Amino acid sequence: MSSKKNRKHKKRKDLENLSEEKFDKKFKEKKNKKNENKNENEQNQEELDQNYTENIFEKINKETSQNENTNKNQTIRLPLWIRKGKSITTNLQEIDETKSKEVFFGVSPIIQETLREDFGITTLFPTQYEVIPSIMETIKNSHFLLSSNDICVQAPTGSGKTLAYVIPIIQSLLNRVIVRLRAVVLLPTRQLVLQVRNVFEKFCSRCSLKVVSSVGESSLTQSARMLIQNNESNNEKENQFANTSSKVDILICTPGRLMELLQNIPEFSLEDLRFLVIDEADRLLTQSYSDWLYRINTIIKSSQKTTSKTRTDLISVKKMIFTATLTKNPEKMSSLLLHNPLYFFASSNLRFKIPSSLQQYYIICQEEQKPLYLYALLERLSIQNKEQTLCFTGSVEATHRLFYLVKLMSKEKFKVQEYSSSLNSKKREEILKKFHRGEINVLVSSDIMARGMDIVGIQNVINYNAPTFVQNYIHRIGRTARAGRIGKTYTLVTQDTKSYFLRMIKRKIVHESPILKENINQNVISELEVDYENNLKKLKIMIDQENIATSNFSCVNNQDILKETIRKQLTKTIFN
Ligand SMILES: Nc1ncnc2c1ncn2[C@@H]1O[C@H](COP(=O)(O)OP(=O)(O)OP(=O)(O)O)[C@@H](O)[C@H]1O
Repeated sequence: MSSKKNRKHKKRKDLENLSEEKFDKKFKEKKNKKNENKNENEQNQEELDQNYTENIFEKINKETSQNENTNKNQTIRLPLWIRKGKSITTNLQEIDETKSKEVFFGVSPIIQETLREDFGITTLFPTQYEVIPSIMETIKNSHFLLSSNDICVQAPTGSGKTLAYVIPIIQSLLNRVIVRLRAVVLLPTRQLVLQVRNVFEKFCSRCSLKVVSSVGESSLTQSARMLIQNNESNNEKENQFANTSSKVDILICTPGRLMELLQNIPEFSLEDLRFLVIDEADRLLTQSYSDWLYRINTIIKSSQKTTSKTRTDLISVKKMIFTATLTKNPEKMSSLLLHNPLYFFASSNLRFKIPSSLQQYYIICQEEQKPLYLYALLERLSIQNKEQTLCFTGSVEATHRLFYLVKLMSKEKFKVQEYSSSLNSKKREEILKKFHRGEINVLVSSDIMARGMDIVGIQNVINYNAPTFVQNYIHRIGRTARAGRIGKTYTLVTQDTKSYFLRMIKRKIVHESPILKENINQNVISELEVDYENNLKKLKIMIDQENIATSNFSCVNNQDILKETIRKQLTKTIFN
């Protein structure tokens, strides 16, 4: 065994041997360390995965050219299911109306009604009409060991992946008689959990299915109360046989919360589980404590062993993986523990697809003039075009500084807000609602908004700093041009970073239209310069005051409230 394999084997053994208590402790420690630096590490890991696969392909290409008789397909070490995957179109102008109608009218009238009335949907997207029938077919076969399949879907951002799993889950549970926890959907963040729960709720409100979400901020006891019913009786004798039952059919949560429920709530069980959806799968697999999937798999199998009578029941949990940027690292893929997977993809090679309605631009400027160029661009987009813009920065601190600066410069000509993990979740939700309603024109954000967030009105995404990793770029720009809408993305680069960025984009993304250079009028920049210098000075004062105020009150318990109060106070004094 190679030393790398040895290490992995040892790690897995160590994990298996960890006592529950130690596991809990380790799990919680890791959880507490959640911050944006971790996200960066995870993105590093995603990039390593991509490079790893590219190296494999480079090696394969070399081997192939050295030996002309070698059969190319045989040398590729990617699993067969990937090579045999089904291609789906990403161009939403190329919808096959017949197929779309066939699938739309093939689902229950309740689902059709919800799609029409709550979502305004009468035509399904390619990802949906290709994937939904296959899931329905494999559900029928779930009890036949050989013909049961897991599902793995890689399709661009905004291509409707959520409904591609929500519809078949609702369809197959509609006629259930007893409430049991039959579907679990895992997502990486609280905001995404709530977003997907809202989608499920629209269907469940028209039928008797029950859906709940559980995230780290609600207490475990609270979650347990929502999930489990204690069927106690007044009769003491009967109470000896009192049992518990599920109050819900579908649970949406983060993997961390699922592990906590499994470990701390003895009545919580996955023995009736039929669907396990892992959305934003590549992101979840790069999380610091990525062995959660292995552990959940073991728990599902053992809880089913105790209840199932036949061996075939053991594989009846259908795993469904959804992502816009699937890793092709074979090791990572095997950690998904998929059973006979059916693979759907938008692009068969190592390059990723982006929405075809998205136009990409880059702007060259000097590092120290970036805020000026950004502001000039924002003025054009927000004041002249009256469009909504999401602007990504590289960190929480940068988000905060840039927000203050843009706010100072805008002088209320347009509404700007910041969005990062430094704000508490209530505040974040409030901001999202305002952005949804169009009450905020510009949202300056850290990468916390980069994945999965579905906000209809965003016309532009700006990368204030060019992302180093292509996956990060794809998810960020995927917040616009969703569901076939037009969107534009602008990336600020310097002469030094330009070639790395363009090379990365050209090598790793399939382009339907080229990335174009955008110019900002030099006169506009010159006119802004004096005001910019003054505002930089104000910004420095603000940040210094904020730091002093925060450190003076470091003993205050609730730092969230403190920060909020300081910010409000400062904003009042500086901006009014
Ligand atoms: N058939 C359809 N017709 C019109 N709009 C649709 C259709 N299906 C989904 N949508 C809308 O498209 C938007 C994007 O869908 P969704 O969030 O599922 O994308 P996604 O592929 O999961 O993207 P990401 O990879 O960024 O998470 C949503 O607002 C959704 O309501």
